[in-house]
Amino acid sequence: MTQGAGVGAAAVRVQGLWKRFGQQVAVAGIDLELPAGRFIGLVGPNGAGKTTTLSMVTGLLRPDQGRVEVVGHDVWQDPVAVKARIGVLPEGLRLFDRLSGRELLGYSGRLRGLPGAEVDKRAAQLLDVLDLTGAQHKLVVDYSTGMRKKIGLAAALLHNPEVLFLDEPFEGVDPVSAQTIRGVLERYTASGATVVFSSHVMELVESLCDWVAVLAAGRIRAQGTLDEVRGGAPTLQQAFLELVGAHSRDTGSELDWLGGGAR
Ligand SMILES: Nc1ncnc2c1ncn2[C@@H]1O[C@H](COP(=O)(O)OP(=O)(O)OP(=O)(O)O)[C@@H](O)[C@H]1O
Repeated sequence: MTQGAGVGAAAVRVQGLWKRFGQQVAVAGIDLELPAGRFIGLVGPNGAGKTTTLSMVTGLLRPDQGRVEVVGHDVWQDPVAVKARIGVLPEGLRLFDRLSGRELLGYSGRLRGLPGAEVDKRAAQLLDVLDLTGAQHKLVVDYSTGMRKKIGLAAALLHNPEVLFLDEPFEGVDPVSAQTIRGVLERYTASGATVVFSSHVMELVESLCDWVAVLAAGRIRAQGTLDEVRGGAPTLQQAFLELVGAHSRDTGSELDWLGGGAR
C-alpha cells in the first residue's frame, strides 16, 4: 500500500464546509482535521449532517462553500486522484444487483484498473474473510442487508484504498457479521490505513474508534481523541448527550396517555 499521509498527518482536512437544501441548513461551516492511520467515528443525532458531510468529503455532493482535502488532494479540483485513494460504503448502498457477488467484485476491480489475476486473487480472499464464498454466485439482489453491506465493503476495499469512508456500516448487520466486518477493519487500520465511519451507536464507536468527531445541527461540537472527547464523562454516550444538549430534554411527561390506564 502506498500511504500518502503517514500517521500523525491529516487524512482529511475540511475548511468552512456549508451545505443548504432550500431553507434547510444541513452543514453549517464545518472545520475538521482527521488524522491518518486512525479509526475515526463521526457521531451525531438523526439529521445532524453526517451523511451530507461524508457525501461532500467523498466527492458525491458538491458543497455550497468550503474546501475538502483527502490525503493532500483537493476533492473538487482533483477528483480522480482522490477517488483512486479512497473507498466508500455509502448510505442506502446502491449496487449493480443483477450481478452475482463475485461478478460485482470482478467489475469493481476492473473499473479500478487492477489486472484480472490480481482481482481474482483479492476477490477470493475478501469473499472468504467476509464469509461470502458460499453466496458468491448468487445475485446481489437476493442478498440480505448484512450480506449487501459485506459485499459493498469488499468492493470498497478491493483496490486497497488509503482512506475508507463508511456510512452506518453496522446498521442492519447481525452480531456475527458485525464481528467479521470489525475484524477486517481493525486489520486494515493496523496496517496504517484510515477508517472514517458514521454511527449512532456510542458503545460501538467507543470500542472501535481512537478518534471521534461529534456533529449536531450541522456543526462540530467536539473533535479529538476518544479520551479528549469523553472528557470527564464516564462514557462516550454521556459525553455525547451533554455535547448535543439532549440531557435536558424531558422524555415523555407529555405522553401521559401512553401505556396502561384509560384507553
Ligand atoms: N437531499 C436533501 N434534500 C433536502 N434536505 C436534505 C437532503 N439531504 C439531507 N437533508 C437534510 O439535511 C439535514 C442533515 O441530514 P443528514 O442526512 O446529513 O443527517 P444525518 O446526520 O446523516 O442523519 P441520520 O443519522 O438520521 O442518517 C437533515 O435535516 C435532512 O433533512
